[in-house]
Amino acid sequence: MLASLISKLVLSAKSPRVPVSTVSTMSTASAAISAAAPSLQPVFDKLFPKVDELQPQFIDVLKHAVEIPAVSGDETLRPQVVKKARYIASQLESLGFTDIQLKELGTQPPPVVDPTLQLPPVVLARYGSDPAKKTVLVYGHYDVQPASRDDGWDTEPFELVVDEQTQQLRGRGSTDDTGPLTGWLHVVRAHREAGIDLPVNLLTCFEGMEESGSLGLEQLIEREATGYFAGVDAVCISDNYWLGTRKPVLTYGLRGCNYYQVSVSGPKADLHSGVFGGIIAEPMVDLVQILAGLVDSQGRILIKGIDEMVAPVTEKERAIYEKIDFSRDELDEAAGSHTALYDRKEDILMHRWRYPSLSVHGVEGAFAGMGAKTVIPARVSGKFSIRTVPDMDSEKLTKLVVDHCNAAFAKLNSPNTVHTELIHDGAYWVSDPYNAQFSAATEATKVVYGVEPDLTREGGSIPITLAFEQLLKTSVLLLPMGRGDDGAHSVNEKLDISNFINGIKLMGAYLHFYAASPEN
Ligand SMILES: NCC(=O)N[C@@H](Cc1c[nH]cn1)C(=O)O
Ligand SMILES: [Zn+2]
Ligand SMILES: [Zn+2]
Repeated sequence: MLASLISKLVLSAKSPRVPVSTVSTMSTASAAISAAAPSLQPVFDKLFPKVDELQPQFIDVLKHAVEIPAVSGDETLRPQVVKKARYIASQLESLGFTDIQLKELGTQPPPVVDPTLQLPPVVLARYGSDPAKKTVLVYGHYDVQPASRDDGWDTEPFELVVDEQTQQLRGRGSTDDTGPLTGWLHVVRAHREAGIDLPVNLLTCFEGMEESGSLGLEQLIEREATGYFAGVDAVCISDNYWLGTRKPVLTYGLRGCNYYQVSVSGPKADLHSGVFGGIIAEPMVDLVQILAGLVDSQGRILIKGIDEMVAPVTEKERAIYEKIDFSRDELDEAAGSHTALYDRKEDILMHRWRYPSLSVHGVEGAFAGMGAKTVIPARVSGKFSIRTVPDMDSEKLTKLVVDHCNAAFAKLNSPNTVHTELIHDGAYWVSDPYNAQFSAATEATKVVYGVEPDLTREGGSIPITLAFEQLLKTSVLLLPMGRGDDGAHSVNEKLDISNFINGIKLMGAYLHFYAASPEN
């Protein structure tokens, strides 16, 4: 019932950017996958204890990876991003992966301080090339969001802390996405050490720019679709989270993300506010007024024309939200506050998954330190992003945003200048959650966690997802490892040890069930 409901929803999506996958409801394929469970049990009886046994080694690899501050958004840290790529490549090599390549993507496009800055490499590797087996491409990203003690971390963000009391691994990238990325390596190691044949050929595509819009990756996929990626049957991404803290989920949708900066420029250099205050137009004063006109305190986007692009909610779609296991309390718990804009589960989920949102992230060039610096900043750039959903069109959206900022600035009658630009955009994605991959992952979840997973969409973005689906003509499965309260992008980011270890088992079991499927 739910299967056909979602299938119909997927089929009725009008967006030209959302692919209409081949929709299969409860099929012979999923029946065959369920039927494979008893014959796979002896494999899991060997594999899972090996994963448990290797826990200290798995944590050690994660520790070394987290120690490298691979912040893609900080140009000065680019050498560290490259160092982490090399670390991962060395791990792949020691596990017996072959054809390991660090694919260069050229220079980073503007806006960028150093126009010669090289994009970080994409780590490609393969494990097995048996034509009788299916080939699964696993994608992950080794770059991370910025983090510093000053933001409020209890411990050093780039030191992995194994918290014995909470049984959690704390550190930047633990859940997003270094933990899950290394999980794939651990799956291979556990198979090798347990003497189990990996049931599929595995390809890795690990990038270092995901947190900065996956620049350059789409072109690489296009180039390699008939090269390195030829013969890929399925793509699996572990780079999102359970909805809450208790129930595993499989994810069939993502919002997109259009990231903008609006810059206001005035004097040639920063000025003394005692000398120039009151007699010169201040860029920061103009900027805060522009930013204040983007969104209101109830989360309503104030840019005209956006609401009209959003696909309407149908009565059938409403039924989906009722069945999901989630509550406002869980949102409060994850946010660490009682500041939610909505009370009802349905409203919370719809505004996270299927409506756009606008967030104001920060201001480059403004005084942000401690103390009381009396400065008039000469040029300030406000950063904001809009999470996009079906049927929004990225180019049309950018025109609305730029026109809106220009009009808002014009009203200020300021002698300063304004410039609004798109920094990067990543497409939204909605898929069929009843294909062979999802069936395999459902069976794997039942084996590892003993429950049927909820089917969710994600409020965040993984910009390259749609490109994989379209360019490789495959289905994509999102198989999250961490929980909704992991604090990705926030302070004290963590991954529960149980999620790490069960997540590795889940990845392994999914590969076995998928291999047993008569369909791709
Ligand atoms: N785990 C996925 C994730 O965090 N994705 C980022 C992607 C992004 C887009 N623009 C900047 N980063 C997200 O913020 O959703
Ligand atoms: Zn991520
Ligand atoms: Zn992220």
